[in-house]
Amino acid sequence: MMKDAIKEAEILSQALPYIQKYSHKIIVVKYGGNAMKNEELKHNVMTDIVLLSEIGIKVVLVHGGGPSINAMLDKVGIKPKFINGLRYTDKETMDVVQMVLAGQTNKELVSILNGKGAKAVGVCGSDASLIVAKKYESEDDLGYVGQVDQINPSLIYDLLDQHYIPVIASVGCDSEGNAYNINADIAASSIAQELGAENMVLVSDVPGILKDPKDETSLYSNISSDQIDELIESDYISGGMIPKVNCIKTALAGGVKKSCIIDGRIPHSLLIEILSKQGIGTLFTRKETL
Ligand SMILES: Nc1ncnc2c1ncn2[C@@H]1O[C@H](COP(=O)(O)OP(=O)(O)O)[C@@H](O)[C@H]1O
Ligand SMILES: CC(=O)N[C@@H](CCC(=O)OP(=O)(O)O)C(=O)O
Repeated sequence: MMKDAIKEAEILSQALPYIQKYSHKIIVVKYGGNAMKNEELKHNVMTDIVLLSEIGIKVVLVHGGGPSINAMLDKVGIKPKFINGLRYTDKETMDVVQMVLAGQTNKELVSILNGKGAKAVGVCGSDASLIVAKKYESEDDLGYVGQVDQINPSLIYDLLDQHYIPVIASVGCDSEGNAYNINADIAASSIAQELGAENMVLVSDVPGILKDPKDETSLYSNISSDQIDELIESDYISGGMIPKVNCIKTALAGGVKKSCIIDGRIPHSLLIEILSKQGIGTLFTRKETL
């Protein structure tokens, strides 16, 4: 009995250097829709976020919700279409995206966090012009898919100063009030750069970057920024992993200290990444820091 208690206390005390490292620092956590499918794990991820926030880490939560958008589109008879991991978004789809991300998903995460004793505030990029968006520039016309034109972070700083956890849905709008659908990884990356985040953690439903996506043991533990281009050009990155890796590259180039992709299906993967020596998933670092 006493032995167990000592072991637990030892584990807690081993977290001390990491608590000191991250205390008062900003961490951007991007929580993807694929890792939200299981209710129990969703609660675990939210518990970890509350814990990190309670020990003085400034956690900014940016969330996706692709599978929930698909489910709602299915209900209204719209077939989802993706081009290079981004959803083709016509006007009707945009209405659904805004409803699901800024409404359903955002408010659900906020209420889970608050139910665990946190003070979470849900916003989307349109609130206080946090994310000023413009039409996404690409060869293919993606409709109302947006790219980030500007981040106005003052709302986030105000919330963090008051010990609130900002929970951000990746919908932004332009100065004329047109709403845009922004991939949540891209939104997280822009926000992390603007805030100079210590770490940008992408919580997904895979162990990290896999050399063979069918083999969960083929994990890359470390990737340095100079290897990312090669990775993007390789055949084994597809679908939602394409914007993810691109936005990690931009984040590191834009001043974010490090970034990682972790598996939201593993209980407390967020705590393992932030508060332990071994870390988890695929860690991306700037070349000079490796
Ligand atoms: N090399 C790879 N390693 C791991 N996952 C990959 C790889 N290539 C493609 N993927 C896919 O990327 C998905 C994660 O991206 P995405 O669907 O956008 O998730 P999220 O909702 O977490 O943002 C995984 O579920 C996996 O199917
Ligand atoms: C342009 C674009 O693709 N937007 C995404 C926004 C949500 C998202 O990114 O959700 P995940 O993190 O769960 O993938 C979409 O419509 O699905």
